[in-house]
Amino acid sequence: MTAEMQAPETTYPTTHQGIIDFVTEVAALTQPDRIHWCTGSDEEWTELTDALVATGTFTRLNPAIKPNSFYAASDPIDVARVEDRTYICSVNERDAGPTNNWMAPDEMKKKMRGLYAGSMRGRTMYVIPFVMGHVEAERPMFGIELTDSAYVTASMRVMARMGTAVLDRMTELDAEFVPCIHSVGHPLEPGQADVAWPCNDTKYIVQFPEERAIWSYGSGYGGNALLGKKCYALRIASVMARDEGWLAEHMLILKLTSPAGTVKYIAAAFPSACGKTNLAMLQPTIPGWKVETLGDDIAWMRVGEDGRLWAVNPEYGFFGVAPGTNEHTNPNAMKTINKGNSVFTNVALTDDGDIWWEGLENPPASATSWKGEPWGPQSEELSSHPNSRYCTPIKQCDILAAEYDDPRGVPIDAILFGGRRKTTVPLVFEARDWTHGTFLGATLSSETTAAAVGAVGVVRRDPMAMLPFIGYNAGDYFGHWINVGKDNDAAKLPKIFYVNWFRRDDEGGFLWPGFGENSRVLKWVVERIDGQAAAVETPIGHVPTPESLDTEGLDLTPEALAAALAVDADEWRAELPQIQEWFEKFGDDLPGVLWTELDGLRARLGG
Ligand SMILES: Nc1nc2c(ncn2[C@@H]2O[C@H](COP(=O)(O)OP(=O)(O)OP(=O)(O)O)[C@@H](O)[C@H]2O)c(=O)[nH]1
Ligand SMILES: O=C([O-])CC(=O)C(=O)O
Ligand SMILES: [Mn+2]
Repeated sequence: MTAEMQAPETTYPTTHQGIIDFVTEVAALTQPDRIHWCTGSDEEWTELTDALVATGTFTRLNPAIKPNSFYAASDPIDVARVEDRTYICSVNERDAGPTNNWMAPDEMKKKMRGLYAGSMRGRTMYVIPFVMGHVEAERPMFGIELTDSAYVTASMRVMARMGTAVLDRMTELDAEFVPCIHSVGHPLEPGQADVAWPCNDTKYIVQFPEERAIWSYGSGYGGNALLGKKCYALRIASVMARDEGWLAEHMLILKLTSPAGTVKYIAAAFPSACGKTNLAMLQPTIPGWKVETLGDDIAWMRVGEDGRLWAVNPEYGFFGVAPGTNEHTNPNAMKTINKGNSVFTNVALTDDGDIWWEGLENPPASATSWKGEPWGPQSEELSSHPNSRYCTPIKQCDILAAEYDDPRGVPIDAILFGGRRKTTVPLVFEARDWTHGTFLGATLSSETTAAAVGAVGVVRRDPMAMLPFIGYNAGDYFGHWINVGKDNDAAKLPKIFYVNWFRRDDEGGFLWPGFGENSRVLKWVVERIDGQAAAVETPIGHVPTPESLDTEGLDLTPEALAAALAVDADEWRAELPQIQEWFEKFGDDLPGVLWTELDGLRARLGG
């Protein structure tokens, strides 16, 4: 940094020297016109959203339909996470492992300092003090995001606990925090007009695991820019969790109450756009069963003094996939967003100032597509990007479990892994034990979705649905999972299951109706835990007998059910070389017990 690079004037609403130094240093480098310390107040929200409307980033929705809510359309080059631009810059390359991009930290910092130099010119730098999880947690997990995006600042207010109360607590504790730098990489020269969605062709989403720091450049999209979410709560937190013996996972958390009043807590890991939000808010179709939500995307889990695995959702909002969400598939999400206070990105804007997307009821006669073009039901192009999102406060969810506000979280009874597979993987099966469950997680496979830039529908291994989010060597991550089972009383840990809502019939239709009907699978899961439901032992694990699954009132032929539950030895034998190849990637870093599990599977399949 050169001497003439001065930070703009600011008064510091904190005496926390680490925060003051961080803000001063980044402002001197990025040269914003102004610095704004976020309070998180309603007045600030109004000022921010008014300013976003004035610059054309936001369109205010019709207050009679969606109060205090906004529509945004991104640049078409900035619609999803960019996995090929995402780096784990550990000191040693080995520690990033074979599933992450890596560059030496010094080299990356040099490159990014070059990009950040003057990158906030003409803009405001927002200082966002935030906490992932509860500010009253035993050890609150603080962060400071510095961003030149008002859109990111508004979205962070929905997605994380932030503002003055958090900053005051950080000051009081002289707390450690994760420093997060974000710039859209679109400085404005004097007199230069802004664009509705500033971003840059060059993008870097970078985690420094040893330093616990995050540097992001060039994108305004959620997973790349709301740095408390994937970058902190998964990539950096997974490293902390490895060092401290806990788990940071891409999982929803739900509370399931049976007609008899028995409560079970379930966590589930499915890859991006594979059904976490939908399951988290599920409306059971079986009488007397109740689901309440704790989280839809991220779970932090620690073994408690009682030996059970306790989970909290570190987030404060939902950043949900819009297309496919409707009154049938996810009525609770619809109710949540209809209360307003939400941001909708890359959906369609209707002529009466509401939003619409593919799969929503009542298509409008005419609308504006996410690309800003006239759209009607006869249009060939989609109205909304497949990864269009709603961003809405979790507190508005009618079925939010009261335990959400408990910093201790909830004790998890079952973990579900799942992916999107047209073939091979049955509707549900149970792992034999924790190590086998870890094997199922480590070999999880799924067809790629629009949540990341790249081809859609390609089967890839996505271990624990964490492929893009493990902040260190995935071989070590598998070892960490194995150790959680070894170091604790396995009988008290959750039972592990694997699900697939996406198996298809010969005509390409879904074999299983999914959504609310998935409550039938959850019922089987808790009955297995309580030793009540029957299962057949197969080479891959315990699969429900057709009778053990509650299908009362379900419009499903016995043939379709059998096909949904089938374990086809040939299909599974075809998986073996793929799993072998996947494991070989990790060389000596793969825990030997996972090879033992693969050998066992091969032997049980007879080949
Ligand atoms: N067929 C079928 N589709 C489903 C089911 N559950 C969810 N989907 C579809 O899967 C897509 C993504 O679902 P979400 O629940 O938003 O996925 P997610 O895992 O929360 O995604 P991220 O927010 O990206 O992590 C939507 O288009 C849903 O309609 C199901 O049970 N059956
Ligand atoms: O990261 C995002 O922007 C959205 C998300 O939850 C995911 O992709 O899993
Ligand atoms: Mn997600």
